[in-house]
Amino acid sequence: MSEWYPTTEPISLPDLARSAGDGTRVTVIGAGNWGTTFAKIVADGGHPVTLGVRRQEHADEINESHRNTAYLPGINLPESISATASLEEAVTGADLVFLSVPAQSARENIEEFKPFLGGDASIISLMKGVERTTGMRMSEVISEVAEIPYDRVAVASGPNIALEIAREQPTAIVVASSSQELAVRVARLARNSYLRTFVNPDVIGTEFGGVLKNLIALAIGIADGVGFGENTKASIMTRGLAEITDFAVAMGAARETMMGLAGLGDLIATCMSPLSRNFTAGRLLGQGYSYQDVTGRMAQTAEGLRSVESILVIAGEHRVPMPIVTQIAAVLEGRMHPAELAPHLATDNESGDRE
Ligand SMILES: NC(=O)C1=CN([C@@H]2O[C@H](COP(=O)(O)OP(=O)(O)OC[C@H]3O[C@@H](n4cnc5c(N)ncnc54)[C@H](O)[C@@H]3O)[C@@H](O)[C@H]2O)C=CC1
Ligand SMILES: O=C(CO)COP(=O)(O)O
Repeated sequence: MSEWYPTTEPISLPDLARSAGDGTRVTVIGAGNWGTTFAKIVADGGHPVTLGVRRQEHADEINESHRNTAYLPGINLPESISATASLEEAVTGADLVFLSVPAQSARENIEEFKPFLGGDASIISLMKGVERTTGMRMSEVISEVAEIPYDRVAVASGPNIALEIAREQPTAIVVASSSQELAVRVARLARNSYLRTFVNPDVIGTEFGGVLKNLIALAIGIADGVGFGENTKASIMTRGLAEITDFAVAMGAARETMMGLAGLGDLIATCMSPLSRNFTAGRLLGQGYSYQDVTGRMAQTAEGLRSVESILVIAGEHRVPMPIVTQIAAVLEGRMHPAELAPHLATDNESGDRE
């Protein structure tokens, strides 16, 4: 068993070779890109998974062909994933419920499955957005709506581009909870030969890392769409990391978390991957498409688009300057030409041009 360090650098669990193997009943709600991949992660680690989907034909495809062609083309799913279009069937009797729907629909989803949630069940957020209407983190929404104590909530985040993981390319993930017991329990389940799992007590940092890197990936996509090269993107990533770290720390995160897998690690993956939906949305903006065009063209969830406004409101309340995110908002609202985003990097630092 690993120790539970009160500090922040994600902690490796080298002895995770011991399987959870305790009959824990696992459900994943949301059979999109990430929910389906996460179900595969757990199933490949040796645990059967129930996958809650929205449409019956989708459940039929997963159960009969072991495929989810709409979200994971070319991927064969383990037979130990069983899909159901009934939330009651998915959630009744589950010990751990992983939630992987768009952040803006988390509240309504939880309300729908809450009646079936067992008295000891825990819920783990796989989502990387904040609720637009309240600015709440997903772990807060879960605890409030499901009416379960915060120590029965966990979050998982890190450099986790779903399709790469579905192809079994190795990566790492961080599980955070205010309960060490829950974090370790989840970490034991969410691991296999291609996924190394770490635990971290810093829920705020782990969660905000995932939300905030999406915004910087939007900016990198915009720069790419405009045609700027690697120097520009490196400048945005580096200044972006400083900016989102300041924000997260002001919100109570540990700085080290933002330098770990859930911060820097995920920032790199999302900014560099053409598979990233946030990068892709940004690139379309950089190519001159409007916000409405971009949302219309995106078949999958790009959380960053819906988080910009809330993050800026929270930043304003905490007096954290966010020049890059402010400029993304201006591009989204059509107030700034995408090509203007990068030059402003060097001029919006109120303390002069000191890094
Ligand atoms: N795809 C990825 O590589 C990763 C995604 N995430 C996060 O996971 C969450 C889910 O993302 P994805 O699975 O990628 O999204 P997606 O767009 O691929 O799938 C969303 C899923 O949620 C379902 N859903 C349930 N209620 C819905 C509603 N009311 N409106 C729309 N869809 C609804 C959809 O049917 C679909 O199965 C997001 O917060 C994302 O940031 C986190 C890590 C990796
Ligand atoms: O969170 C992710 C990788 O860790 C996925 O990023 P996108 O939502 O931009 O595809």
